[in-house]
Parts: sequence; C-alpha cells; structure tokens
Amino acid sequence: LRLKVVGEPISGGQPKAGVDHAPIHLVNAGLPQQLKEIGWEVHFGGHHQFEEIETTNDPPIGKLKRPRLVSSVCKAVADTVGAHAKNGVLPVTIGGDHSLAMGTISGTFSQYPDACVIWVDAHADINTIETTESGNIHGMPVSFLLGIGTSVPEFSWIKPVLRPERLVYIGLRDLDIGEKQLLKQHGIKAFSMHEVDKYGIGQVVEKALDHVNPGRDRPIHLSFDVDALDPSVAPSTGTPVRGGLTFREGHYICEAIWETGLLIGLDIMEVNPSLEDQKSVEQTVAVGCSLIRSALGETLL
Ligand SMILES: N/C(=N\O)NCCC[NH3+]
Ligand SMILES: [Mn+2]
Ligand SMILES: [Mn+2]
Ligand SMILES: [Mn+2]
Repeated sequence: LRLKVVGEPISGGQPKAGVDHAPIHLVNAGLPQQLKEIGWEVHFGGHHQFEEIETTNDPPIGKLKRPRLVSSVCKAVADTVGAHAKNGVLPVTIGGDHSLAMGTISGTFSQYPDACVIWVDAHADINTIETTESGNIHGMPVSFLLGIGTSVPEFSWIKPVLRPERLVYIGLRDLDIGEKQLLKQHGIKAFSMHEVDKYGIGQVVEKALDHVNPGRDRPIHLSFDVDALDPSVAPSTGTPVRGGLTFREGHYICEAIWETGLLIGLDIMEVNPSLEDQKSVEQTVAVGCSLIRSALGETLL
C-alpha cells in the first residue's frame, strides 16, 4: 500500500491567513509515522511542499479574489495528484483551503474518469461567478468541476470531469441561496445535517453510496472539509458552523469509505492552525490526522 502525502499550503481561496500552515502542523503531529504504523509506505510529493507561493500582480477578476494564484496552484496540484494516481499511488492532499479540490479532483479523474465524489462539508462550495457573494474561490470549486456557470479564461484548464449524478454531499448546513438553486437545478444529491439526524450516519453513508456508486464498483474520491464537523470537534477552521457532525460521525464516514476498498483520492481541507488557542489548534490538527488514518484503514479493533 503506497500513498503520497501532498502538502498543499494554499490559502488564496479564502481570506484568513494560516490555513496554508496546516500541512506542516499535521506532519509535526506525527502523521507520517502514524500512517506507517498502519502499514502504509508514505512519501511526500506536491509542487508546493510547505513553500509560500506569492504572486504580486493578481487583481480580482469580477468578484473572484486571487484568481491567478489559486488557478496556478490548483493546476500544479492537478498535475501532481494525477501523476500519483497514474502510478497507482493514493494521493492524500492536506489543505489548504477547499479551492484545492479543483486540482485534486481534476487529478484523480484524469486517471479514474468513472469515479464519484463524496463531498463532506458544512458548505456546498458550488457558487459560480454569478452566484458568489464573497468572491472567495474556496466556495466555488464544485461549480468549476461540473462546468457550470460562465467560464473564466484563467480556469479554462479545468475540464468538466464531474457529472452531477457522480457527486453527493454529506453534512451540509450553511448554503447560499444561489447554491440551493444550483443543487435543485442540477439534481445533485445532498444529505444535510437534517438527514444525518433523521437516518443516522450509517444509513446516510449507505444511501449516499447507493446514489453515486450503486454497484460499489466505481473509484471514490473523498473530499473532506473539516468544518463538516461540529466546531466543538474541529474548532480551528475558517468558517465554522454550529450543529455539525460528531467526532464519531466524521470518522464513521471515513471508515465506511475505506471499507468499500474503492478509495482513490483523499482531501483533508480547511484546517487552519492560526485561528484559535493552542489547545484548540492541537485538537483540530489531531482530528485531521485521525480522519486520515480512518480513511486509510485504521480500525477500532
Ligand atoms: N469552508 C467554506 N466552504 O467549504 N467556506 C466557503 C463557503 C461559503 N459559502
Ligand atoms: Mn504555523
Ligand atoms: Mn469546503
Ligand atoms: Mn466548509
């Protein structure tokens, strides 16, 4: 079992500094050794291994903020993740903000065009340039991957590799009005926190997989935004929203997806080690590490 940890310290998709430091914090918390202890051969990849990437001249395009930085980093991530996937290695991308998923999913789908995406998040991240209110691109990656909304030349490298019927959300509870309309318009399946309460996480994961992977034969890309978890569980993140997944619900999702044997791409996004007190940061970093371990086969027994 070989995996590549791709540390991607991008923070350009959102305004709060610090999210680019998450990879080094998870590594310093012992993630590589933890993964080796559950049988993985761990390597580091990534064009932007813990470097800062600065672009001076990057004025907004319409409302889009830091568009050239975000596009260039995501393109590099797509190439890196795609190369790992082609080499039969599992890319584990540590964000960084969720705009990175434009790169990671473009990368894994270049090798697994028949794959599906399970997007675990408080947010849908599906705003188009027409619907975005903030212009922060971490609220938009899904629209680019679906190829919906007016195209932006700087992002023309992103092909519409993701089809609506291959995408399912778990954990939603904070959608912009434009996003709710887009989900309906494109018939995209979503299990909000209401469904998690109603059915329980076991049934939600089963229903989510039945929707995007009825034959349990399609590769799965899991894109996990730690703000899907309740802020009491993962406090140090940029856009916390109350009423989120419990520690166990978050880990159950990861365990259940590992159990399918179909995981081909993993993102753990939006850990920001600069937002809270030391204890809250350590708690959030530790949750990031344990979610990765659960998604990569660490069992309770
Ligand atoms: N964490 C975020 N997305 O997952 N923030 C942006 C969403 C705002 N609509
Ligand atoms: Mn730091
Ligand atoms: Mn997100
Ligand atoms: Mn989010």
